[in-house]
Amino acid sequence: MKQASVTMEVGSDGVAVITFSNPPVNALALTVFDGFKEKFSEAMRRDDVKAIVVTGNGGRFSGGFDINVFEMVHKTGDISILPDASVDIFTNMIEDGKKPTVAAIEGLALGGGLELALVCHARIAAPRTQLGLPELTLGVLPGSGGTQRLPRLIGLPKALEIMLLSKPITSEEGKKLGLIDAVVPSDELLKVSRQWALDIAGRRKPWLRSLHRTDKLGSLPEVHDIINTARQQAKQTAKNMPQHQACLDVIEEGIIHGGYHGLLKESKVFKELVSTDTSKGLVHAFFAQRATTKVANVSDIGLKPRSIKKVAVIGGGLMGSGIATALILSDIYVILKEINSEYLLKGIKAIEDFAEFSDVDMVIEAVIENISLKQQIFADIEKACPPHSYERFHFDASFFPAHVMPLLEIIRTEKTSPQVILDLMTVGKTIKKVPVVVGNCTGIDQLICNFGLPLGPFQLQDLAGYGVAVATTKEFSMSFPERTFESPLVKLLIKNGRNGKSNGKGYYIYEKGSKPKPDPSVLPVVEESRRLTNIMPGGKPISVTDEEIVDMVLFPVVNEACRVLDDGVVVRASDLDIASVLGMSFPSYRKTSIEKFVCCGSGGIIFWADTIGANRVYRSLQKWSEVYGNFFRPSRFLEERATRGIPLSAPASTSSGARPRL
Ligand SMILES: C[C@H](O)CC(=O)SCCNC(=O)CCNC(=O)[C@H](O)C(C)(C)COP(=O)(O)OP(=O)(O)OC[C@H]1O[C@@H](n2cnc3c(N)ncnc32)[C@H](O)[C@@H]1OP(=O)(O)O
Repeated sequence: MKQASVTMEVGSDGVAVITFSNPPVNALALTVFDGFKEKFSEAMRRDDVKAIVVTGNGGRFSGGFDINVFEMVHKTGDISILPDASVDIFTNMIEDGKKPTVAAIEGLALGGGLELALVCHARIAAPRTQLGLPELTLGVLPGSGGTQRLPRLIGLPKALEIMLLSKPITSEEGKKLGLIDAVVPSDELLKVSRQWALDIAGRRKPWLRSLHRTDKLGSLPEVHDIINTARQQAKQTAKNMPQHQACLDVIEEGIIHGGYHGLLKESKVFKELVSTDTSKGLVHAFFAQRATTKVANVSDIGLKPRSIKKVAVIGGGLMGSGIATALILSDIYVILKEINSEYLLKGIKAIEDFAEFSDVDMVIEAVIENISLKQQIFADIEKACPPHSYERFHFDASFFPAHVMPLLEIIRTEKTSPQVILDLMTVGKTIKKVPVVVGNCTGIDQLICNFGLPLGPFQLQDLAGYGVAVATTKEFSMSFPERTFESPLVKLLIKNGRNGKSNGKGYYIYEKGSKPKPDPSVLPVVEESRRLTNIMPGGKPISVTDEEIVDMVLFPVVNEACRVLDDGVVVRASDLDIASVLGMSFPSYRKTSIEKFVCCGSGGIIFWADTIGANRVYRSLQKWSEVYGNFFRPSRFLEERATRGIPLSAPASTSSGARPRL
């Protein structure tokens, strides 16, 4: 379990080193602020402390204010949970404090992390440290004095670039700009910072308060010009994003009326922005993007990614060269094999000369969609490459150009090992993509097909057309409002020009002559639907096993079947079994992992439910209904049968509570 803490160690030199720790990026959580305030007050009080150094644990200064708190504000609507760090802690306590403070920065200082460094009286950084104010990407603005202090330290044009484009700089660049006082090797960071702090205390180095500086701001007419130009640009590049214009207003206010005034306006506007729909959407996207790396049975089983240093890309067309570019830009050694176009056209089997492939860690195939050619290439690379190296990324044409587009689809088949998925996710992240692991036929569909149904729910919906889904949802929500879950997904799909198989675009892409392929460009629509329904616990997609997915799809069917029995719509449970086999194509036999294609007694929906036990179905539904709502609420019939240990298929007379049949 990750634990946030703040520690203080006072050396015999009279320097108190305050270290905050909140792995993995030392986010400034509420408890960190509390701990920091406490240690800082102690350092100020103690006579044996002459100066202070603040630093982050584990080689990373800080990734900024804890974004989970924004999420909490979005859920509760209570902005009072935001700490008033900007004035109370940062300005009054540190910047205006009676003892000098130096920031010892390593790895990264982003958002509130950099803002904390800006209030210190000097900043010492390790090489290649990332410095930035990316708050606008979360729909807010640099809210702990960043809008005021950064322009004062490095001048307005560069500060605007860093804030409006959310573009970090390195410590080396920061040194040239005057943001960083010295760049020193990591192992000297604390030593130099301590000495620097003592030098300020002894007046051997200047004691500078960033907020009081004006030397880099330029004249007022210059400021107006720069801000107005930036406003025009933001109107075009960040349409519908209130935070860009708000950020410019706050910066301007501080330059015209003074830094402290700017700070107060910054705090006020920050609170307004954090409550906007823009911020809600962007914060959700931040966590949703990170959730893509949490893959059940891959990221949670203690595997470590293998090192990928050398990659072979087969196919030097637009896609292949884009992939190669993405890899090279991330310092991965690439061998690019280009096949002769004449050979390609003739479908000739292989790329010649695989000699250099003998020590590659990964091979990426990016040739044209020609199955026999691909098969031949795979046969050849198996001979030429080390066994650990055959992997396949999917750079879909819709992600073109590959070195620019952020999404990377990793297709997981039944045979792909968790280690391979993890390696691919890691390389994906290294080349600055958002890797999304998908099943070979969208996960749920594949699992339901494996269970024995002919189509999964998504492909079935594509095939039936979305009109059916809209009409049945309407009908159900009118008749059974208490248990119908109205997902906005289908309507969103239609709004996005998807009608399923009828127009070739649904959850899958349908092209003449080829099998339906899962369409990754549907993911943003799914994401939007998730955002609107807002039912994910903690706002994050849940992680479930394959078995649970099947249960979550089929147990509600059992539940509905129980209602049908309870209402006397059908007389015998076996009638429902036959109806499910003939009408739903529910498998009459089941393929099990132990014995292939053995009749293990599915026999129909109720028969199957009895073989796995009414109690298990009941308990699962009960658990899910508590977390996800009434859609899963077990029916009266199921509850009674499960708790009394009576099979669902037993005649009505066995169950004393069942309603009398008409
Ligand atoms: C008042 C202030 O002005 C307001 C603010 O400071 S707002 C915050 C501003 N800071 C940011 O926007 C930085 C956001 N973070 C990032 O860009 C990246 O996480 C990073 C560059 C710091 C690190 O990247 P990387 O090493 O690839 O790790 P990444 O996978 O993104 O994050 C690791 C974990 O830290 C979490 N994390 C990162 N930054 C966080 C933050 N500021 N708050 C809370 N959690 C954070 C991620 O959610 C992720 O959690 P998980 O492991 O449970 O999924």
